[in-house]
Amino acid sequence: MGVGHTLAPPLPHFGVCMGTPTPNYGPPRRWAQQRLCCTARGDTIFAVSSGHGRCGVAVIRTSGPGSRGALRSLTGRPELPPPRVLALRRIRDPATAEPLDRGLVVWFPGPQSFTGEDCAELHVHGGPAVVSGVLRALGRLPGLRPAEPGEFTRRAFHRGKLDLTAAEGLGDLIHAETEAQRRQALRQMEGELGRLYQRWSETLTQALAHLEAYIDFSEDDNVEEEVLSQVDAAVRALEQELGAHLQDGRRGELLRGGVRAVIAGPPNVGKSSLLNLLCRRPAAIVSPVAGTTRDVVEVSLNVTGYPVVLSDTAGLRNATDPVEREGVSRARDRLQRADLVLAVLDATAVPAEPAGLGAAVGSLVPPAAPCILVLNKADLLGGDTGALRAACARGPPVPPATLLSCKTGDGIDRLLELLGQQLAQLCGDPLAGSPSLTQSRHSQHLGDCAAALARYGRHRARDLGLAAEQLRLARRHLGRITGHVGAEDVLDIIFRDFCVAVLHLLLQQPEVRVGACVRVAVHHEEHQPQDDEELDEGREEEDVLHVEAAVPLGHRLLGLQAELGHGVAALLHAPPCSAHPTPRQPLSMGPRRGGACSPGRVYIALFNISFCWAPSCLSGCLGLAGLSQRSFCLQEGYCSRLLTGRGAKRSRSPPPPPRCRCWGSALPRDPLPGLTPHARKSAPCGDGRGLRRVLGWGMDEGGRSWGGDGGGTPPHRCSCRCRELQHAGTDSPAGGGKDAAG
Ligand SMILES: Nc1nc2c(ncn2[C@@H]2O[C@H](COP(=O)(O)OP(=O)(O)OP(=O)(O)O)[C@@H](O)[C@H]2O)c(=O)[nH]1
Ligand SMILES: [K+]
Ligand SMILES: [Mg+2]
Repeated sequence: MGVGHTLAPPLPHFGVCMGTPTPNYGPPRRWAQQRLCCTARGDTIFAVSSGHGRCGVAVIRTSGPGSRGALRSLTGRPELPPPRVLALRRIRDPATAEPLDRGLVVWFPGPQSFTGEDCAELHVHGGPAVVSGVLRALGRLPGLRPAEPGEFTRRAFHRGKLDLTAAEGLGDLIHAETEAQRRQALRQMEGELGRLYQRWSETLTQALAHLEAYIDFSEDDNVEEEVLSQVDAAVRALEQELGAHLQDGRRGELLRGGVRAVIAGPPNVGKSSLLNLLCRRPAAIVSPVAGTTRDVVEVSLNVTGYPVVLSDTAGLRNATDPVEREGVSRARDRLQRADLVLAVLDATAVPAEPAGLGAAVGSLVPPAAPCILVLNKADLLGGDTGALRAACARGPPVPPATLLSCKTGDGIDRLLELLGQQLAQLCGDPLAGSPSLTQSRHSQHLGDCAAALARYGRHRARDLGLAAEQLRLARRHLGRITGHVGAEDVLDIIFRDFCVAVLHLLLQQPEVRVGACVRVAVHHEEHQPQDDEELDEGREEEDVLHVEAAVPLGHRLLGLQAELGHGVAALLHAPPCSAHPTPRQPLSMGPRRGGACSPGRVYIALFNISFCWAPSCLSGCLGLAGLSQRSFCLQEGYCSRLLTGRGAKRSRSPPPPPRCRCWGSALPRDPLPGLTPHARKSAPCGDGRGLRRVLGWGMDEGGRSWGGDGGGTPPHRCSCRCRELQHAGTDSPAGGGKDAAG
């Protein structure tokens, strides 16, 4: 157990354990902060969406709360066109009333817009003077500013219109140059890749839920042994699927970035001539002097719909000239990194039998590199090509091969055919099978996810707790790909900061009178130990925040606000609560989808909190924060995960209390020592029976609330170091928490 901290000044504490930084996207906190500023800034952005340069029609788009006013100002009319319907309008500069153009305008009220915000589009004539006139007019309107690069998409992401993979797909679609790239990008933009990862994430969530339910409740006989074998089977199946997805030979990445094809061979065989022939322009210098090419010459090509980055390199030989030596070294370097090699040999100087040809290629090309053999200068062979053609058609050890003459162009069709076949093999059909991995960022997180699943297998037999931790890690890595940080990273934040945030939230509620000494222990779950030993130790380590909650606490917590992540920020920016349901009413956060808990929801159980609060506020806030299915127990003296959402338990009876982590001995006997009689009386417990009642509540799978009916005695503080929570006079959770709705 760690040493307790008081809250002032606790900020450095919040800087640790923020999860593994990801190379491309930074640690989760950064996301959290970006999110925060994005939502905090209510400004309206505008930009030309149709690209720059002279064109027939240019589309200028705005997004943000000022879109409505901007459209009114520029059209000079108080009424807006009907939503999502094109309307012809005269567009004028509001400052001078000078007409700028006559064009089409569209009004997209949020949330049914690309960004989810109010958006407007102006389709004006694409001349530079018109476009700059409209942009200037927009820029002069109060609250409007030019968009930063990618800001429309970023807003769409923040508003949940796109996940990260879809946003990446959109970027790829905009930059797609070949058909295959377009197909792949469109698939990704439409969310296929994101859905695949989301499905895996849900599988993991479910497995984790079952496992945790087993850990927490198996003693009560409510969770059967077979749950464990189901979890194992699910994890194994996922591991296999993930492995296959990772073993796709970088197809998606190749297609996205272009296949790196390298032309290599001895000097003067016609490598540069081949490059020029393929790109149909004199990109590289051709000369009869051996050793002409030194630098790598690169061209981008579209070969039968596949993107290729083709490189011409220096002829491979033991050069004496230092410049040529450097050229040869660069050529070898490119060869090592090539996705595909076009090995060029002089047809007049090669053995006309397969073994000799194979050996000649082998001396040039790294083993296992996909390769096409080009026997150039076939025009010099005369009519005698039979033996060579036969050798080319032989197959291994000869790679796919063809005779070619760069001089006459003979054989180019066959070369293109071979090239198309190789590219199709490398990139695959972007429409077939499961969507491909398109970014190294994805492979990296998936690799981490697979590693965590493998560790699950290792821990499973020895310690279920450690095994569950690996599932949690695996899910977190998946969440980072789609940017659903809410699913896990926010939970991490919540694990650390939840209690603090709740306190703050409570302090902001007019009904809340906090005078009690509340101690909050935050149980860290962020360990990512590499080996078993470390893991075992890490598990025991817990960090405790002691929050001496009194009125000044509010101020201290305000100081913390900036340091907290998105989830907490959302809590802090909770909408004011207008109606508090009594604990008997189903909570707004409760399971909605066919009685099952839905992903993206948090299930919270609060027991015996020493102050009162309104569940609807909190649940609404957590919904805002986009938190996922996880239950927490905020208990007097400690905060502990209670049970996970979906399938946590077929709720025949209310879940039992969580395992005690024994913070209790330091707690005061009276949980509400500082509370004024007025506060006790006015606390909104539904039926006014006061704060001492148990406020434990939660939802079972059928959407019924349990606990919190106020009928029982609160569970006593735990004064022992045992694993059980003590209840005064009852053994049911939350102090006699009968199924309140049932
Ligand atoms: N007859 C004939 N000559 C060719 C053909 N292809 C290239 N050549 C000639 O061969 C010579 C060398 O061509 P390059 O394309 O410079 O050869 P390279 O392999 O790039 O040479 P280095 O860059 O020096 O290694 C030039 O004189 C070309 O005109 C061909 O198909 N037939
Ligand atoms: K040459
Ligand atoms: Mg050359």
